[in-house]
Amino acid sequence: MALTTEQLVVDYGAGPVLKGLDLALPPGRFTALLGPNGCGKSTLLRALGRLQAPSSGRVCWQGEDLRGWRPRAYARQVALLPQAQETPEGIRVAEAVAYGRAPHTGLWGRLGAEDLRQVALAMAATGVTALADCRLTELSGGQRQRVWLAMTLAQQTDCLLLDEPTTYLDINHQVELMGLLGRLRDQGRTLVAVLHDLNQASRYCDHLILMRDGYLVAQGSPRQVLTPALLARVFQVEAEIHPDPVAGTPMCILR
Ligand SMILES: Nc1ncnc2c1ncn2[C@@H]1O[C@H](COP(=O)(O)OP(=O)(O)OP(=O)(O)O)[C@@H](O)[C@H]1O
Repeated sequence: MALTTEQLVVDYGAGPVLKGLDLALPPGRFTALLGPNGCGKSTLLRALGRLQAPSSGRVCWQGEDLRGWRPRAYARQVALLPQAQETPEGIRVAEAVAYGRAPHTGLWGRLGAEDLRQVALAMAATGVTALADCRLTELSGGQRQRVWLAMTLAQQTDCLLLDEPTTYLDINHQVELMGLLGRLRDQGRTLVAVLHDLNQASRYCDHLILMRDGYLVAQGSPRQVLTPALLARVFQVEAEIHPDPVAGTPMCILR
């Protein structure tokens, strides 16, 4: 298992938010982190991305505790797209995407031909090439989200951690983005995304992790996890599960 947690506890000071999680994220698969607001999904993703240190327990990449990984070496293997990004004044789209190359070039390093190629590929994949010279502060929320995603892709890592990547995106761009993530998974990358849309998770992801109140409640395939009993227990909703008429995956319909 590429990315694992052992008895992971994160406490911001007011009591544990993650309460001893033991997880093994399947490599080469697309995993969704699901659960109610405040249950600890973003905290888990940040701990996996080395942005949040464990209070106890550990997170390992390739069997080695993240504390043992040098930040640049880790950033060449695992990229994190956090939920909220600050938008620096004046910065233009192409420059922002190029920051994704920092683990490969060094922060003030010059971009080589391969770096420029990866930046161009990431901008094309996210549909922001035409915005290359625009200032980030002039963009809409959805356009900006696609630029941050391009920056994350330009990092060219084996593993991508994405916090609510479809937020701000219209349905067309949501479908494109989820399709793109699916293709990256098909190329062997490991993807982990916090998602709120259960049906989107069911259609595009192969492994679902259902959390509540800092605990793991269930994990497995969409068919194993999206059941009326588990959805009632975790979200307090009455749901029916029917096959999605287009994809055949389990589809959750609220009563
Ligand atoms: N930096 C922080 N300092 C203190 N408490 C925090 C911090 N970040 C998150 N928390 C708290 O930790 C708990 C879990 O938050 P987290 O953002 O991980 O949940 P989430 O499942 O991602 O929620 P949502 O679905 O609303 O995004 C919440 O009670 C939140 O208030």
